[in-house]
Amino acid sequence: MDVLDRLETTIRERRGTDAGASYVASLFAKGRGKIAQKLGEEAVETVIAATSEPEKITSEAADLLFHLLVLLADADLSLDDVRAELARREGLSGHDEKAARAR
Ligand SMILES: N=c1c2ncn([C@@H]3O[C@H](COP(=O)(O)OP(=O)(O)OP(=O)(O)O)[C@@H](O)[C@H]3O)c2ncn1[C@@H]1O[C@H](COP(=O)(O)O)[C@@H](O)[C@H]1O
Repeated sequence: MDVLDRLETTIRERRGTDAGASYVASLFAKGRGKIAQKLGEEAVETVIAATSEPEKITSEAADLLFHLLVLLADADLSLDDVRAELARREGLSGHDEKAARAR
């Protein structure tokens, strides 16, 4: 199991647990809007790092992936769902993918 899979398992186990004892549980308790807001903030922080603080890109990307995993779990989706979508796109050019989505 790689670290993303282990983290996904930990995040799922936090659903319905004590929000006072866990950051992940506190995010679930605050709801989808707050989780989405945090994901957006981490995306912006990653963009800022990319453009002006490249030494922080790895750390900000980790925050971004972590919050994305929380959002996926809240939506009852998993990394495997995302893997399947990326696998479906394999071999398609970016232009083909855009055209397939427009149909
Ligand atoms: N990978 C992470 C991880 N990355 C970032 N963060 C938290 O994400 C938050 C983001 O920082 P911010 O300053 O933006 O947020 P904040 O000010 O604390 O929160 P807000 O008031 O803005 O909502 C920080 O509190 C970080 O500690 C994480 N919290 C948890 N994990 C993993 O999740 C597991 C479960 O965590 P708990 O649910 O806390 O047990 C941990 O063992 C870790 O493996």
